[in-house]
Amino acid sequence: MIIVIEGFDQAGKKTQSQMLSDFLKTRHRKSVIFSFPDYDTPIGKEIKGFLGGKRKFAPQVIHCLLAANRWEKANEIKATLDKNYVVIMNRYYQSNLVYGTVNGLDLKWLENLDKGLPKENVVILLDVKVSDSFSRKKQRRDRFEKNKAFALEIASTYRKLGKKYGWHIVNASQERSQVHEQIKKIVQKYIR
Ligand SMILES: Nc1ncnc2c1ncn2[C@@H]1O[C@H](COP(=O)(O)OP(=O)(O)O)[C@@H](O)[C@H]1O
Ligand SMILES: Cc1cn([C@H]2C[C@H](O)[C@@H](COP(=O)(O)OP(=O)(O)O)O2)c(=O)[nH]c1=O
Repeated sequence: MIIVIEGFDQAGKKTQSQMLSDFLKTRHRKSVIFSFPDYDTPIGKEIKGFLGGKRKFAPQVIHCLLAANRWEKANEIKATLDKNYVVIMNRYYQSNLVYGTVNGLDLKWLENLDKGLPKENVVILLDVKVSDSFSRKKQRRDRFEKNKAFALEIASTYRKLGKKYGWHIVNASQERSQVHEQIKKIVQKYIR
């Protein structure tokens, strides 16, 4: 099964992915966390260059690259699923739908870029207040995250697409343990 953890920068995706993985262990379910972008692949290095401001790409190009980065990992994801491990995605193609539409791209066009990749069973959106995201991290924000107006648009697009696609929305401005409790409740319905 695939569990996707989504949300804006500093929402707590990494923290909650790890807490979820630890919880699954107590339920005797092994899991692997995949994080996207994966900067270690050839395409990932290009993405890193872009986010760090060293490279310029048109929106169509960078969002294709972000999808291609998942295709680079597709076989590894499938092999992990075949071993019956739970796959936890710290961002998946849902990020591309949100950031891509905010960057002016068509939703259907973006959906097509990831069509055929292993499909998720559940998406959990960590809905963090933009002010909390900024207070959790002030420096070294990437190209997509620096601008507050852009951040507010990302946050509202996350909520809008979350409703459209039926993602579970969790208030990520709560304490870590409270967020984890809510994620546990959601996930427990899906694991035996
Ligand atoms: N619920 C929370 N409340 C306050 N700080 C948090 C919470 N969850 C995570 N953090 C802190 O915020 C920062 C970003 O968390 P992280 O899990 O790396 O987020 P993301 O992967 O979404 O960018 C880290 O310093 C982390 O320790
Ligand atoms: C995975 C993914 C990320 N993004 C964006 C969201 C972030 O602003 C940026 C980088 O992701 P981010 O999770 O912030 O990476 P890191 O934690 O390593 O800094 O890329 C997309 O636009 N589409 C995608 O498919």
